[in-house]
Parts: sequence; structure tokens; C-alpha cells
Amino acid sequence: MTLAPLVAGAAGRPTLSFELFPPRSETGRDSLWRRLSDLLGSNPDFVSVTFGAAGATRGPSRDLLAHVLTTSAVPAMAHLTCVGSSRRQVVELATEFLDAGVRNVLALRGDPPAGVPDWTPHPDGVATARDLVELLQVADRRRLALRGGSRPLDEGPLSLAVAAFPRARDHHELAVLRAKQDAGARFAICQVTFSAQEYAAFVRRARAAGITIPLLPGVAVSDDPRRLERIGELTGVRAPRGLLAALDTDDAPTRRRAATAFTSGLAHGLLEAGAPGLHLYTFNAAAPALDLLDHLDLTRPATHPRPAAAVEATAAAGGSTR
Ligand SMILES: NC(=O)C1=CN([C@@H]2O[C@H](COP(=O)(O)OP(=O)(O)OC[C@H]3O[C@@H](n4cnc5c(N)ncnc54)[C@H](O)[C@@H]3O)[C@@H](O)[C@H]2O)C=CC1
Ligand SMILES: Nc1nc(=O)c2c([nH]1)NC[C@@H]1CN(c3ccc(C(=O)N[C@@H](CCC(=O)O)C(=O)O)cc3)CN21
Repeated sequence: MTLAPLVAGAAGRPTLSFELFPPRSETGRDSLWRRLSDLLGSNPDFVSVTFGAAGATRGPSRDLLAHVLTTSAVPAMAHLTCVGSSRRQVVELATEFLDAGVRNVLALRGDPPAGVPDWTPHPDGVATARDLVELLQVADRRRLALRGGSRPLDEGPLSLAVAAFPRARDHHELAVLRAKQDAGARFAICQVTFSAQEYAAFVRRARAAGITIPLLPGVAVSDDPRRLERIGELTGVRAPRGLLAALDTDDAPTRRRAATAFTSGLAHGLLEAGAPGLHLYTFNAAAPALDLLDHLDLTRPATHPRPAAAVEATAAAGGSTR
């Protein structure tokens, strides 16, 4: 399933996507599989799976993507990063994910690993997301050529997305996004934002700079203030003090209501500003994302065809394939 037309509005409704990170442990994996089935059950347009700094979660990220691709009909997007890798390593990495059935990739430069003071980037490595956008297309073409040049019928074209930064005010950052678009990115997922005005102003600046691809805003839907603090440390985008204060309570239902009151206000503002949809940073929790969907009345009809593996598994279990 190619996501670019969906994000560009082909479905006639806002696009909805969930961002997940791979579990750290076996126990984490079992509990994630359960929460995942609630999230996938709401029929998002796609889920995306993060890739730890400098490839630290390569195996777990690939396994989580393969799990989504084989057990659900929801398209999955891999985040892949290039910082610290040689061109050859990037092509190998891309081929591994393409072999696992991934056709949608968020091409990111990537964060340097935390707490590794003597870390240095690869000397002849791929330094920017723009170069990664190009190299991923090379890897896909090379893989196709090695298989005799014809694509299996169920293998769609490679579809690439990149990151965008609503906070960025200088022309250089817009030129970088423009270069990623010109290299072949079909849409951008925005860094977390807590302000619809900030997003709207960014979209205006981007359009004036010749950026025409859809710019999907990113919304952190957590009801856990520690998560929001952590994302603030990681990205420099701090949650509003009022939101953190409202979440500063041990009463879980109060926290959940406060989170949904905030995210639904923000989501309304973003959609009113013309956003093509919402990319929800879920932190692997189902409830805050599903509460928001209820609140927005964004219930989704089941539109994705089921993958053969899931249909066979259901049929083997004596169940319905619908
Ligand atoms: N994992 C995720 O979901 C997300 C991660 N990020 C992170 O944000 C950071 C930035 O990533 P991207 O936007 O993918 O990287 P990018 O390669 O587009 O930009 C990275 C930096 O390099 C500079 N740069 C890029 N091309 C340049 C050029 N030709 N000449 C001079 N400077 C250039 C940019 O100004 C920017 O400051 C990374 O750490 C990335 O992993 C951001 C959003 C989402
Ligand atoms: N610069 C940057 N790097 C990213 O990886 C990134 C962004 N920005 N922006 C959007 C999303 C948000 N991301 C996040 C945000 C928070 C955690 C987080 O809370 N991580 C926990 C560990 C999670 C776990 O494995 O249990 C942490 O303590 O760091 C992870 C990814 C990934 N993305």
C-alpha cells in the first residue's frame, strides 16, 4: 500500500497514523502485542516504527514491522536512519527491511547514540536525510535488478517520507526540506508540536519556499507527564506548562481526561488549519490515542485488504476471513 496518495487526501478524510517504538524485552513484547491489537483495531491508515539511535533497535524494529505486516492489514512504515553508517551498510540495512516486506520508509538522519561521549560519525558515511532518500531508491532498484527486474504483484512502489520541523524559522531548514522533497520524498511527518498556530505558520513558510508535499503534523498523545518531559529533552520542544500541571495527579482517570481535552483541542486546531491528518506519537499506549479518536469522531471504516498470511491463519483457526 503506497501511503503518499492517502496522505495527500485520496481517501477524502484526514489521514491517521500511530508511531510505535520496538519493545526492549520479551515481557515488553507480549504486552505490546496486546496493546497493538487495540491500536490496529481502530484501523489507522498506517503505523510507523522507530529505529533507535545509530541502529540500536534494528532487530526489534524489523520484528515489530514484520508482526504488523503479517498479522494485520494496516500498512507499516519503517523509520530508517543513516548517521554513522557507510553507504554499503545503509544499502544492506534497507535491503533487510525491504525483504521483510517494508515498502514505506521515513528517511531520517538519526540521533547520535545517547551517553557515548567518544562517538563519531562514519568517515565516508551518509550524512543527511536527503542522501538517504536517494540511497534508499538505489537500494530498491538494486534489489529489483538482482531478482530479474520484475516486481511481485503484491509489492508496491517504494514510498519515502522525511521529517519536517515546524519550529525551524531559518531559510536553511526550509531549503533542507525542499532538497529532501526534490530527492523523492512524497510527504513529511512533522516533529512534535503543541500549537496549531506554530504548525500553520510553518506550512505557510514551507509553501512559500516551494514545498508542495503534504506536511503531516505530529501530536504526542501521552497522558504521562514523564513521557512529555522526555520528548522535550529529546527534541527541544517542551510541552506547555499548563498541560504538565493538569497531568500532575495520581488519579489516572483525571490524567486521561486532561490529556484528551488538550489533544482534542490541538487536533481540531490542526485540522482546521488544513492539516492532511494526524500522526500520533503513542509511546506504545493505546488508551490516550483511542480516547482522542472517540472525541474527534474519527472512527474508521475497515478499508485495508487483509494480507494472505492473516487470512490463512484465520481460516486455519476455523474463523471468518472478514
Ligand atoms: N525518529 C523520528 O521519528 C524522528 C527523528 N528526528 C531526528 O531529527 C534529527 C534531524 O533529522 P532529519 O531532518 O532527518 O535530518 P536532515 O539530514 O534533514 O537534517 C539534519 C541536520 O543537518 C542539516 N543539513 C541537512 N542537509 C544539509 C546540507 N546539505 N548542508 C548543510 N546542512 C545540512 C540540517 O540543517 C539539519 O540541522 C535527527 O536526529 C532525526 O533522527 C526528527 C523527527 C522524527
Ligand atoms: N530527535 C528526535 N529523535 C527521535 O527519535 C524522535 C523525534 N525527534 N521526534 C519524534 C519522535 C519521538 N520519539 C520518541 C520520543 C520519546 C521516546 C522515549 O520516551 N523513549 C524512552 C525509552 C522507550 C523505551 O524503549 O521504553 C526513553 O527513556 O528514552 C522515544 C522516541 C522518536 N522520535
